[in-house]
Amino acid sequence: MTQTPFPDDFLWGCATAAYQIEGSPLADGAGASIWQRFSHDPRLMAAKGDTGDVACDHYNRMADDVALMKELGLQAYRFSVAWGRVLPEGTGRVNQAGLGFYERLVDTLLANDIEPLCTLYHWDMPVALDDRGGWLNRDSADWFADYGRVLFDRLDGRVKKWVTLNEPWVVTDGGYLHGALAPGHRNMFEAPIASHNLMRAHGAAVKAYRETGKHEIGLVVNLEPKYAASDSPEDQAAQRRAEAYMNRQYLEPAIHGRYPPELKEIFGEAWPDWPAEDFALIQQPIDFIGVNYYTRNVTRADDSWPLNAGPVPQTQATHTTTGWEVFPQGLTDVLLWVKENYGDLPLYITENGAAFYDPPNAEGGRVDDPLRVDYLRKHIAAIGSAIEQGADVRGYMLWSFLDNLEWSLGYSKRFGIVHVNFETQARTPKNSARLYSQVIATNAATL
Ligand SMILES: N#[N+]C[C@@H]1[C@@H](O)[C@H](O)[C@@H](O)[C@@H]2O[C@H]12
Repeated sequence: MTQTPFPDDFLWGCATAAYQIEGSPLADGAGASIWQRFSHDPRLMAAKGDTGDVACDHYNRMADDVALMKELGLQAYRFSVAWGRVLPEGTGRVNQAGLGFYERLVDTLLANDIEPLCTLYHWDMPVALDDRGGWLNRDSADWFADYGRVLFDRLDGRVKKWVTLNEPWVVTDGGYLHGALAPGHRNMFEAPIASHNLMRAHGAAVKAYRETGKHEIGLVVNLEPKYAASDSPEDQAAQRRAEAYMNRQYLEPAIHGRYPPELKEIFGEAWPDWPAEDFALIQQPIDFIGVNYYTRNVTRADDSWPLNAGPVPQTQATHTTTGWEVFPQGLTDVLLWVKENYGDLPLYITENGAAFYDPPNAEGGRVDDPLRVDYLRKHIAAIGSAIEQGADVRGYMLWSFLDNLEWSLGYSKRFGIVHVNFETQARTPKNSARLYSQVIATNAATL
């Protein structure tokens, strides 16, 4: 076994999201979200009947869950706020009971020496705003900034690391282009508009934070490194399109105030001429980039829509139950890619983890998950390698603390290091949780 020590102040934690774990989505005056609407619509929800009505019942079990985080030795916890709990209509009236839940969560974390990292938007826009056009309405930037101000005013100082958006690519590719995620649109003309307004909202929220905020705020993007299948001009061009569409579409405007040229090639007449002043708003300086990494893509030219670029199946590799290749080197590569293309901003791995088959019930209080243990060992070592090569990685938020609602895939895809029996709500740390506790205690990767 070799040990790779991490920097002394490296932050080890776990990540979750409101709609995936909380349950009680309409409790105490909360307003419904687009995921409440989507998950209850059997025409849209792939895992029919799997809704967020109960999930992990975290809304009622928060104190016990934080105590378990403490027992596992977590130093940080990345959570998201359900916008509709705080602003039931999305704007205007503040629901103090909803805001109070998050204040209690933050105070309970701090009382257990766990640093809160707060994500403003993890996909659950209030239906009241979706009914006004949602991310297709340019007013969404102001709605989002006003929502941010409510949280900044109440929690900044106790929360010192803020995230505006979680994975804007998934929000638009899933929610507006392919329709697999809420709000379930399939419209090539809508996707770029939603993307652009999400980034305007990101900029507006960062600008609002700078009015009073005294700590850090950043953006979380999912990055999937694209490796050209061959040196052929067709595959090289396909790799560039795929990289531009997923990996550059949000970092380019946020950091460089522009879009990659391939996006106009991909969307054609569906790609608007954006107002120049929008980029000044989007390009607000941020304090860190959050990277969500799960897998890579070996990319070749094909006739798939809309990229004409698709994956070459890596049949020889280990895959997760979500069909993703296990490829730890991709995490090292993508962290160095961010450094090369977007400079020396501090980086956090804000999500990394895997769904493998776990039994629905923990037998005798034990869940052995060797594939997840191996996945975590190798990916944590991959971060160490990136740090040794100069990437300024400051922390790792493992996805996820609990088995939870994997969006349209439902509860069958289990990402947690803590097993949840969804019939009894019993929590059982898996062997991967015990491994993670050792990593945190030693502050080192062991392979
Ligand atoms: N799928 N998958 C797991 C995980 C999802 O559960 C998170 O909510 C997203 O931020 C991101 O997609 C990653």
